[in-house]
Amino acid sequence: MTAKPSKKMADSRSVQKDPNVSEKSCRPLTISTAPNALSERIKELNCLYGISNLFENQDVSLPWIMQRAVELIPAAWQYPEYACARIRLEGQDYATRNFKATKWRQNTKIVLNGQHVGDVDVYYYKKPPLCEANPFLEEEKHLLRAIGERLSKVLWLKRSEEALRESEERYRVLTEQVAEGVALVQDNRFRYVNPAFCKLFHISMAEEILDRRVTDPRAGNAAEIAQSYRAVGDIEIDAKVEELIQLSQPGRLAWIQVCHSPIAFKGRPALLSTFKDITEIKEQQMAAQRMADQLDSENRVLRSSLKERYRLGDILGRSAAMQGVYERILKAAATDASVAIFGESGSGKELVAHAVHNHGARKNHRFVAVNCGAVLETLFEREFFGHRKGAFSGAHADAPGYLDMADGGTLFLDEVGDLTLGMQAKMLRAIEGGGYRALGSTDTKSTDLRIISASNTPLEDKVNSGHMRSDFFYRIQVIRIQLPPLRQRKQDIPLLVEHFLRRIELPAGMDRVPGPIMDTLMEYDWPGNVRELRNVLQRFVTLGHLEFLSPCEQFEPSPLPAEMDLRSATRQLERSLIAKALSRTGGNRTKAARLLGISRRALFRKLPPA
Ligand SMILES: Nc1ncnc2c1ncn2[C@@H]1O[C@H](COP(=O)(O)OP(=O)(O)OP(=O)(O)O)[C@@H](O)[C@H]1O
Repeated sequence: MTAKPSKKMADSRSVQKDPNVSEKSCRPLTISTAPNALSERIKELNCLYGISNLFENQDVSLPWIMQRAVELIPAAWQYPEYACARIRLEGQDYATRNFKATKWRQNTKIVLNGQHVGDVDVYYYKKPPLCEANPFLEEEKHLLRAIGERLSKVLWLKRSEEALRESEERYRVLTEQVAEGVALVQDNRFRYVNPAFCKLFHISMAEEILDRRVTDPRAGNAAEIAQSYRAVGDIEIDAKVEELIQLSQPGRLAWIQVCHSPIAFKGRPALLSTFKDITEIKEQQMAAQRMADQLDSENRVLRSSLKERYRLGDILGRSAAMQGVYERILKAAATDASVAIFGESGSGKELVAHAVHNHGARKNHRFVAVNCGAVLETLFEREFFGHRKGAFSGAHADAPGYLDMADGGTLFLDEVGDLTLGMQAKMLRAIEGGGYRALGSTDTKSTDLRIISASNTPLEDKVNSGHMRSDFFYRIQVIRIQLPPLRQRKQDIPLLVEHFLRRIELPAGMDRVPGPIMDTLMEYDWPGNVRELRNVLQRFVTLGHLEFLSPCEQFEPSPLPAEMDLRSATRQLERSLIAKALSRTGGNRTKAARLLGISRRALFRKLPPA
C-alpha cells in the first residue's frame, strides 16, 4: 500500500475523485493540521498487524477475535477521535463502544467460500473537521479492504479448525465407543490404539503402547500382539489382509477376526487394523458343524442298518459277524473316542482302523500307522516327538514325530501291547495335556489326535501281568471292536475269493476258482485269516494248485546256492527259520518268537512290511 498523505500534506495524487462523492467533499489540505505520513502509515500497519496477530492465538473464539479486531480499527483512521467501527457477521454485531451509524460510512465485505457473510463498517460518528460529504481517504478504502480480507481469512481458518476438530472428535468418539479394537501403525510403531484394543491385549492405558514397535515385548500381552501382526510381515502390504487368530481372554479362548488395511496417514503409508471378537459366531458355527457331523454319522449308521452290507470301505464280508463289526465301526466313527481293535493276525484290524478314520470327522487329516513292536525304547522320543536339527549326530534337519504328523488326524498304534511301561507313560503325558518336546527343542508342543490301537491279544491280560499301565489301558480302550477270525465266518470266503481274484491277473482260460478248489478253501481252518487267503490265492494263480504254506509266504525257504557269501546265507537261513516258525504257529508272531527264542520286538524287526 502506498504511503497515505497526512491530513496536512494531502495531495492531489492521494485524493482521487470518487464518482460517488460530490465535488463539495472536503479534503484535509492544510500542512499545519496533518501529522506526518510515516505516523499515519504506522497506524495502518499497527491495525493490520494487530488483527493478524489475533488469529495467531488458536485457543480463542471467533467472537473474541471479532470484538478485538473491531476495537483496533478506529485508531488507523485519519480522525480516530471521530471514528467508530462495527463488524456484522452472520447476524452477530461486534462494535466499538462509541459506535453510532451516520452518513459518513465506509464499508467492506467479509466473504467465506465466495459467499457474502458479513460486513465491516467504519463511521465518523460526527462530522470530522474540514469535511463536507466523503471524509474518507482512498488509502483508508484500501486499508478497510485489507481488513475485510484478513477477517475473511480468520473466519475461514476458524471454520476449518472447527470442522477439523469436529471430525477428529467424531472419529475419536467413534473409535473409542466401538466394540472392535482399532490400531494405527506407521513406521512399524503404534500411533493410535482405542480402548477396545487395549482391553483385548491387556494394556492398562493406550500411552503404554503408543510409539512402541509392534514387536516390543514390554506392553500388554506382547506375544499375542506380535502374533496378530504376523500375517503382515514387515507391515508393508498392498492389499487388505484378513485372518482369524485365537487370543486368551480371562477365562476363555477368544476367536478374533483381524483385518489389516494399508492406508495413507499424514501423507505416508500406514496400517489400519481392526480386531473383532467373533467367538460367539465361531462357537455357534462349530456347534452347528458338530451337529451336522453327528447327524451325518447317525444317518450313516441308520443307512447301514437298513440293509445288509457286503462291504464297508475296503472291508468285505456279509456274515452276521461282519454286520456287527460294521455297526461298531460306524458308531465309533461318530465319536472322537479312542478305539481298540482286537483280532487274530491277518483278520483285518488295520483295515478296520482305516474305516473308523475314514468315516469320522478327522477323515481329511492324516492316518499315521505305527508298528509299536518295532519301536525301540531308546528311540521312542525321537520317533514319536520328532527332533530338531543338530539334536544328535546325523540330525541334519528338523524332523516331525508321529504325534506331529497325526495332529488333527488319527494315530494308529498297531501291536499296542508291545509299548513298554516307560513308553506308555511318555505317550500318556504327551496326549493328556502335558505336551511333549522334540529332541533338541525346549518348546512344549501339544497335539490333537485320535488314538486307534490294535492288538492280537486282550489288553486286560497285559494290565493283569503288570505290562500295561491301567491309566493307559483306559485311555486307549474306550470303544472296543472285536474282529472274528475267518474260520468263524466262512460264508464270507466266496466273496473274498472273488474280490482277490479280480485284483490278480488270471491266466488265460481261468475266470473263477473251480468248484473243488473252492470246497477246499471252505474247509481249511485259515490260521492266518484273510491275509493267508489272499496269499494262497496268489500262489494258486501262479502255481495252478493250492499250497497252504504259511501266512507269511514271503519267508518261503529255498535251497542255498553254493556260491552265496556267509552273510547272505545267514540271512536266508534266518528268513527260512522264521517262515517255518510262523507256519507252525499259524501266523501267531508271539508264539513264533517264543519258538525261535527271540523277543517279539526282534522278530518284528526281521519281518518285512506286510
Ligand atoms: N474283511 C476283509 N476284506 C478284505 N480284505 C481284508 C479283510 N480283512 C483283511 N483283509 C486283507 O488282509 C490283509 C491283512 O489285513 P490287516 O493288515 O488289516 O490285518 P491285521 O489284523 O492288521 O494283521 P496284523 O495283526 O498281522 O497286523 C490285508 O491285505 C487286508 O487288505
